[in-house]
Amino acid sequence: MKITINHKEFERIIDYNQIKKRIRLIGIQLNVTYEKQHPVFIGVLNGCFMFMADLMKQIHIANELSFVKLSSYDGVSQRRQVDELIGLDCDLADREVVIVEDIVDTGNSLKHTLDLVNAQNPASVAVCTLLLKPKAVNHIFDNIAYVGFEIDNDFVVGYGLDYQGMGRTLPDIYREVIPEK
Ligand SMILES: O=P(O)(O)OC[C@H]1O[C@H](OP(=O)(O)OP(=O)(O)O)[C@H](O)[C@@H]1O
Ligand code: HPA
Repeated sequence: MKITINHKEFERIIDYNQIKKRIRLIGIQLNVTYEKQHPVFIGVLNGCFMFMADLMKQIHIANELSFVKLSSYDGVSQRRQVDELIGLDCDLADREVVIVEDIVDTGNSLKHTLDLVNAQNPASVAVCTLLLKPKAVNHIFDNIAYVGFEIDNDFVVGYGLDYQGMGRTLPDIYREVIPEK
């Protein structure tokens, strides 16, 4: 299925049923790993809002959650700087922390979030991302423990992810179709 957003064409690559199934499995893993603990889930806004909402419905252990809001992208072109629009508002010292991202692309946002979190001396930090672009990541991360789907280096929209502010509320995920020359 194809859609057009602001004159750009996208084709569906992952439907919401697949996303829900994957989230159920990740939820089981998290419930087991943190069974006797009390983790803090830190969502990275805006993109994580749908994933965080669906994921947290699968978490049945004691937990707390909070959000940071970062901005690093303008349309499909990457800006160098990661802007922190809303910072951390909780004390993470000695806490088990799970960072929740919609996508790890270059990894710049995740690096920024990890620096913020690690500055508070948590007991542990794990990363849970719905999407990972292994071919695009610019950093070495050793704690991306939960990945929904590994995808190619295509620009994607839907399920929280936007193109020029549009497409975030689509339940499925679409990738950009590059027109043939
Ligand atoms: O790995 P990276 O290359 O840093 O890209 C990943 C980040 O980019 C997007 O956020 P964005 O900064 O576009 O803000 P948004 O969540 O408000 O869309 C996405 O939600 C991730 O947080
Ligand atoms: O592929 C993407 N789509 C939307 N937002 C993003 N932020 C990083 N990568 C992407």
